[in-house]
Amino acid sequence: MLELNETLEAAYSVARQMYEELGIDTEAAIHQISQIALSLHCWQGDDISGFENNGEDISGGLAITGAYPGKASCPEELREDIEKAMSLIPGQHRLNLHANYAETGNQKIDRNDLQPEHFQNWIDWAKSFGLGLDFNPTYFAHAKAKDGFTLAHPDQGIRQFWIDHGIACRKIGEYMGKSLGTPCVTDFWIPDGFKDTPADRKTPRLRLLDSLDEVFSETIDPTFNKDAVECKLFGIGSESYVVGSHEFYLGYAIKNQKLLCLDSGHFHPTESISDKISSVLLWVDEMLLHVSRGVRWDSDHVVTWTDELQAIALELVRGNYLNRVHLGLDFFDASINRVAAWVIGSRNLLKALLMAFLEPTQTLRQYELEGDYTSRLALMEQLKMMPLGAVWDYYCMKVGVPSEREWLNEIKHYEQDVLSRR
Ligand SMILES: C[C@H](O)[C@H](O)[C@@H](O)C(=O)CO
Ligand SMILES: [Mn+2]
Repeated sequence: MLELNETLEAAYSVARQMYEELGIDTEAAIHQISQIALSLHCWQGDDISGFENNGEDISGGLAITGAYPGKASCPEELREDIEKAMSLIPGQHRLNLHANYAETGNQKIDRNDLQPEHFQNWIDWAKSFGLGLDFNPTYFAHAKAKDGFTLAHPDQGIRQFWIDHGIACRKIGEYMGKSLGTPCVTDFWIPDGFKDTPADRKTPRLRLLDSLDEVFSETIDPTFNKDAVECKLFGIGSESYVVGSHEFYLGYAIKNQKLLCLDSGHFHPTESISDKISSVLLWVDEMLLHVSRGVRWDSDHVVTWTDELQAIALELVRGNYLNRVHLGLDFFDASINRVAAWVIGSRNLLKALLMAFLEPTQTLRQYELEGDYTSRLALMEQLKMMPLGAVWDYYCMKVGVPSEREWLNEIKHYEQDVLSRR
């Protein structure tokens, strides 16, 4: 009987030959995938609870379902879980933090007063693992966001509070970028919108425009901090109108050369963000993706091996966009082991990118150019049966990360030894 590693090597050797016949170098693809850094969202680990303990519901139209035991309830536990997840995901990745994960000790610091020092523990921890950090102001789960409006709020005082939060967060992002030597992407998503048909669609958008201009009025060196703006079609409680729609932010990002963030769950269910990338990148230098999976709505299910996931990866690789697109994950499932959720979603995105690196794109393009759509379709279908899994497992083995059939055992042990004791 072969040892597991011998089986993986043997399978890889066959896979390598099969890809070689299509003109694809699997070693080159493995090198390419090893260079990809995903930004893991901290909020999968604790259902976006954060550490403010302000007693506020999540709000903002976000909903978390499930009560799987073992949820992280302090920064130390969350970091421990992230370390575990990262040990099961091949490659060197990043962490995406929300502002409500500040550590303010015994002090009550409101969001408009947050300072870089409130994230020093995260920064020190990230440094010790060689991780980059990304950041998000938190425009929900707060008394001043209860009525569903923040930066577009009709009340000037409330608006100012949220403007100050945005300003504070950009400075925190800048500090993170400086401290860690890699730019921090600070993503602005706000929930503002109406449940029912508005009488005035215009004024809230004018207010949002003014607020954003104030938030972004200070120039920050993009070596340290890059601003992203995230659009959305609807949320729970903002079904009829979202101030920060796609058109709003597309225009804003182009005019102000901000990163546009496209979240897979933020469009009509039949609309796909994979088709938007090549258009958006004609007009802005960089983008942020929130790779997620909506089931019938923006439900933020764990990313699985869907057609859309594969289409996103293919677009990024075919268009040579990976140096212009930041890859974030955005899902939160409290009905399954939360660490496993990170691992499943992240590994799927990486697998999809590996699949894209293993595509004979030039051949497909040539068929297309010649009008030979039959050959294009036939090859696309043939590729679906190629031994991608063997290349993936071999890559995992090479970098010392458990293969597909092994990683879940690690999670089960972790659940028994750590999560179940919380
Ligand atoms: C928690 C995140 O900021 C949030 O998911 C946001 O990115 C979003 O997608 C809201 O629907
Ligand atoms: Mn998102």
